[in-house]
Formats: sequence, structure tokens, C-alpha cells
Amino acid sequence: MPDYKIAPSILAADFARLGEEVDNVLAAGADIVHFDVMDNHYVPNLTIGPMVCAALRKHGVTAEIDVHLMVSPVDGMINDFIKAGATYVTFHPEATHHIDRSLQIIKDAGCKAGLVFNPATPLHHMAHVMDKLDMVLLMSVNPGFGGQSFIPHTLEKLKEARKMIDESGYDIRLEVDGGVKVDNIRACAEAGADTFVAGSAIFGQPDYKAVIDEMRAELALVK
Ligand SMILES: O=C(CO)[C@H](O)[C@H](O)COP(=O)(O)O
Ligand SMILES: [Co+2]
Repeated sequence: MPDYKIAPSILAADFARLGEEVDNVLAAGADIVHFDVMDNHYVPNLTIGPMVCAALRKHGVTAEIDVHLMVSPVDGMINDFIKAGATYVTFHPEATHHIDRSLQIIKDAGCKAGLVFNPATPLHHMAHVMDKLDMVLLMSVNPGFGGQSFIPHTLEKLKEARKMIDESGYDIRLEVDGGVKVDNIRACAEAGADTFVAGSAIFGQPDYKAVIDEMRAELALVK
């Protein structure tokens, strides 16, 4: 079985109690903290920045933090997030003029790097930079908001991305983000995803462990 990882999106957490929420979801069995950064420019919403990432590290969070940048421009934010304790920094190819350069800035700082593909963004943007990628993230909703419905076409795109990753020979995680729930996580895994972002599906329920356990039970059934 692949090394499946569940990455709750703190976009759906109670921001007034963020440290406690992250502690609780990790204690419930989550693997990675998914950290959505929105700038009211690249996407029509405004969320959290590097100070909040640093505050989580200061609070004692040692788990991997997967910083999903929905900002433009990209380059000026990268080092701030790396200094703040990011494990992964991922960005959208449309949000930067020079994809290779933005990836190289992340790699030069010793951080893991990833590209994020919106539902209508073709995967060819990664073709010539696969050696610099640790993560490929496919959006299964249009970015900007939590709580949206999963776009079914993502399953075909996950298969295409899985093929590109396997053929490249590089060790690249394939993450899916948006509307991921107990009832579609298995289909995402069968299409090739190994890392699953879920915001409202987890934080929208009172018992985080019950949801994460149900997700893992679905993943155990993957063919
Ligand atoms: O990047 C995002 C939105 O742009 C979020 O990570 C995503 O929407 C997660 O929330 P949910 O699981 O509720 O869809
Ligand atoms: Co996200």
C-alpha cells in the first residue's frame, strides 16, 4: 500500500483556537498540516501569512506543514514561509512569470517544492521541472474557498499526473485538494493520489478521529 497521508486544511479550523485545533487534528491521526495562503489578488479571499506559520511552530507543532500559496507574485513570499517553518511550499504556475526560478528559490533554501494545478490548468507546466518537484497538487475545486464540491474530472487528471510522475522516476507526492471526503477519497487514491487535503470534511465534524479513521478505512480498500 502506498504511504498515504492525510492533510487537514486549517482553512476550516476555528482560527480563534488555531494551536489547539492543530494539536487536536494531529492527535486524531492527521499526518500533515495543510496551510492555505490567499492574498485577495490571485484568489478572491484573504487568509493567513508567515507569522501564523511561525506561531504554530512556536506553539510546538512538529508535523510537516504544507504551505499552499495562492498568491501572486510568488517569489517574495517564499523565504518568509521557509523561515517560518514550512516543510513544503507549493505555488500555482499562473501566479509566477518564471516557474523554474520560483522552484529553484524554494530548493536553494532547503525546502520541499511543489506545483499546484487548477482544474483547467494543463499538466504540461511540470514537464520540464520534474527534477525540482517534491509535490504535485491537483485542485479538485477552483481555489479560494473551502467547502466546495469535488470536480469529478479531477479523477482523470490524477491518472494523467500519476503516469507523468511514475514515468519521470522522481519521488514526487501527488496531492489532491478540494471537496475531498470519506465518500471520494478511495476514488482519488485509485486514480493515483497519495496525499489528501480535507478541510470541511474533518473540521466540520465534532470527532476528527472518527473522520480520519473512516478515511483510512477507505484507503485500506484501494484496489
Ligand atoms: O486550497 C483550498 C481552497 O483554495 C483548500 O485547501 C480546500 O478548499 C480545502 O477545503 P475543503 O476540503 O473544505 O474543500
Ligand atoms: Co489548499
